[in-house]
Amino acid sequence: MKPKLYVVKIGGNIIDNSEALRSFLTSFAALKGNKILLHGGGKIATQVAEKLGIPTEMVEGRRITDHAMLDVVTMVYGGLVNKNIVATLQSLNSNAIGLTGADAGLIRAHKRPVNDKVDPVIDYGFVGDIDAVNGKQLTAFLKNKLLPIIAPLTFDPTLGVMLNTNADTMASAVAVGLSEFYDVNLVYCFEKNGVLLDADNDDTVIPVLTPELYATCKTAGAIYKGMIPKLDNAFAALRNGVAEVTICHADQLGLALTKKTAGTKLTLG
Ligand SMILES: Nc1ncnc2c1ncn2[C@@H]1O[C@H](COP(=O)(O)OP(=O)(O)O)[C@@H](O)[C@H]1O
Ligand SMILES: CC(=O)N[C@@H](CCC(=O)OP(=O)(O)O)C(=O)O
Repeated sequence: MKPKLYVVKIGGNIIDNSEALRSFLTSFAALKGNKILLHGGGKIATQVAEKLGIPTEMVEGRRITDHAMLDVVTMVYGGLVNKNIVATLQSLNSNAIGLTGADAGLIRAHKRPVNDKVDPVIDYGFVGDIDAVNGKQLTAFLKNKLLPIIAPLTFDPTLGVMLNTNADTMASAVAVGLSEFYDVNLVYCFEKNGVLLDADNDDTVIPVLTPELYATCKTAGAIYKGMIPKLDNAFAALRNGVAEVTICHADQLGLALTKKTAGTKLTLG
């Protein structure tokens, strides 16, 4: 039997709130066993870019990343956000090591090609589509009792440049890449109680979500915006060898993993 591994992703709305982040990191530090954390930070990148006079443009939930924006996201995700999380975890006696996809060649990607099949043409700039996750290297960190904290940055090994990659996609790819070695439980933590029937009412958690129910909710407009790519990534993980996927509130991390009542569990039906 393969050992168990938790791959946890924490979203931008929690990262933007220092109290909520500390509380989440305290639960994460208390989680026993092998674990990896992937973080976002999109909200902070937008705020820092604005201070620098760099406008933010998002297309289908993805940031258009020109040279100036690449500098911002590299500084914000790989520096500010990543190191604050590492420092907090170290203060909680967790031996965290902060990484991007470039460090130790962990997550290779290529620059997303310009889409000229649409009008107007979409050029995401320095946005990376993942080609490979170095599961052996990540496993080596875990075996050495280091706790990997991964920023949403990949790199292109041919061009030698950093690339901006959505944190939900990173979490799904890392979970899939490690499912060869571990029985992986992928957990998406954010600021709501799970996938909701009514996105404005935290009492309407869908306890078990199948692809069929997802399609119905999407058509009805009950699941929209950032939740759509999150669920596409989450179902892709299940289809590609990840044992379990949960979507829950950042406060419910411990609960969602021990009880069946917290958050939304995904199933292929
Ligand atoms: N049915 C739904 N249940 C919960 N959230 C939903 C739903 N439909 C849309 N959303 C939106 O999706 C957002 C989460 O996606 P996103 O902002 O990308 O997450 P993250 O903060 O983890 O990066 C929620 O803040 C909410 O506004
Ligand atoms: C290409 C792309 O869009 N990358 C994301 C990476 C950060 C992220 O995903 O952060 P959250 O999880 O907080 O949304 C961005 O720059 O917003």
